[in-house]
Amino acid sequence: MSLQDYYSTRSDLISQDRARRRDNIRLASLTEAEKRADKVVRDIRAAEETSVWNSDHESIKNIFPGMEFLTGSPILSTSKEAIDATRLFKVMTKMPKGALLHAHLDATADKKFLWELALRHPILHVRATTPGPVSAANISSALPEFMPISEPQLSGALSLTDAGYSADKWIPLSQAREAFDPALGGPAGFDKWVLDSMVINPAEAYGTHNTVTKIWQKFVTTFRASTGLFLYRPIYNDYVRQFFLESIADGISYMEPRINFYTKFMFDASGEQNVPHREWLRDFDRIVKEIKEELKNEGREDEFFGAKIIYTTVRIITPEELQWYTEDCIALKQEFPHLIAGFDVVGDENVCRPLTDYIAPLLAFNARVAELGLDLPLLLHAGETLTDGGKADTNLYDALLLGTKRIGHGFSIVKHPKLMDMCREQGIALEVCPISNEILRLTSSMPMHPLPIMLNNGIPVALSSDDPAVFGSMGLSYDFFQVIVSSEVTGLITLGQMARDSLEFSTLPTSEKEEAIASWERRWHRFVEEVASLDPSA
Ligand SMILES: O=c1[nH]cnc2c1ncn2[C@@H]1O[C@H](CO)[C@@H](O)[C@H]1O
Repeated sequence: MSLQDYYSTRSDLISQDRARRRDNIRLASLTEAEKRADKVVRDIRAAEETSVWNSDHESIKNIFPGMEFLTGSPILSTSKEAIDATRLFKVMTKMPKGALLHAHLDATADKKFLWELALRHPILHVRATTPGPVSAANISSALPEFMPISEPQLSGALSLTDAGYSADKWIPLSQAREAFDPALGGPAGFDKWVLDSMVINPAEAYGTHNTVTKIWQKFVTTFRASTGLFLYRPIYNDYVRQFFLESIADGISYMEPRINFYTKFMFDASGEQNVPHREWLRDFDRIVKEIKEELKNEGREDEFFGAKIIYTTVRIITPEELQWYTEDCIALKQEFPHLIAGFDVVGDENVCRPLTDYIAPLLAFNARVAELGLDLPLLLHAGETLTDGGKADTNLYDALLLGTKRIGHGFSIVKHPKLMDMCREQGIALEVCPISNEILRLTSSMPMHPLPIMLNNGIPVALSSDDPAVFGSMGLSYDFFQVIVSSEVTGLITLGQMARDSLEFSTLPTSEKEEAIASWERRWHRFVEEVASLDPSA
């Protein structure tokens, strides 16, 4: 074989190997600006691979592109801070991301923002889950919980750290904060304790809780700590608004957040727990409209197409209880057809009930939806696991048999060639959450993530952030960054394909989808021109 023949056969083999990829068509018809922009990004990435990620500094060990997102070291306080300082990340922040299709609303807006909001509401009370006072010995495992209470509480103790504090006694938040034991840092120590309880810290992810099972034990407590704040209507309103503004600022133009409707009533401004789900939707709807109007007035209507809600409850309930939620979801869809995107059940798949427990109510849901002629698909989590054949892994069979329109995570689908074929052939997109998967210990770092297998098998992928407020990965830029630095095949064009696919596989009705995609294409071409004009060596 001549060298020329060898290299031609070699390039044919590579093309065949990549023949199923969805970015092929885009790659085959690149504009000049796209070619230049792709090259600029590859050059910046290559330069930073040495200048940022391959430091010879003695105190830094194991630094590499796509490394653990929360990792710290003596001179690099976190991987995230190193990412913030890169040119590649700045490019990512400017990229139009399309839709955010997988995020749990109560874990989306910045926790510091949430905490600042909380401190403005004197009605809020706090308690600790410890049997007695919070102390140096138990503070790392003690959880704060919050509730708006209008009647002054006489707990007998001034603060959570008083010797007389006993379990579950509510104390006004500002008082508890001011009187927090100076030995534990006083008010600043209180703030730190609360904020640490609502996020995952590197020492937990990579040390004390370094398995899927253990990190989930910590993860669920972050929701337990924040839920009393999130479910207070005035905070919920400001929070939802902040989620939109932060997302739009990061280039996300449409969102389908999941809202957890497990709790049936939210607390109203006066502390009564009487706000039904339909009011949560009305608030959400009003805020979407207000922001659209504001952006329109600024000539920025291309930046935001609105948002819909994926109705969720948690996989701890009985099949009978699930029926209440499916009926609630259908009633809400009938009242707010433009607001409800679909239905899902959430929670740690390795621990919670498998989908097989819910087949009857979910089949009944599908039948009722069809009978009523509603556009209300299942959008199920499945395969968020390391198991091979465990209940979380086999949830993938049920999600597909139940007709899920997309799969939340689908991390373990790469073990199932037939299921990957089904996704490709039927256009079932995966909502892939890279940083979530790494922090929740499904992958040690990004280069081990199965995303390239999914892409090479031609499955549509929408990159998603899952719980960015818990992971400190606000917006989508960090997830896009971790993906692009962890593959030599993936460049700007592959990211563009995933961004476009996030709109393509959203639940927007056809005409709105076309409009959203056309607007995304306009922004994409402006972005590409800008990147193409950068000097990679500057
Ligand atoms: O990655 C995930 N997989 C499954 N469930 C999740 C994930 N992230 C958050 N939640 C669940 O969503 C609810 C809050 O809205 C919580 O129940 C949390 O456990």
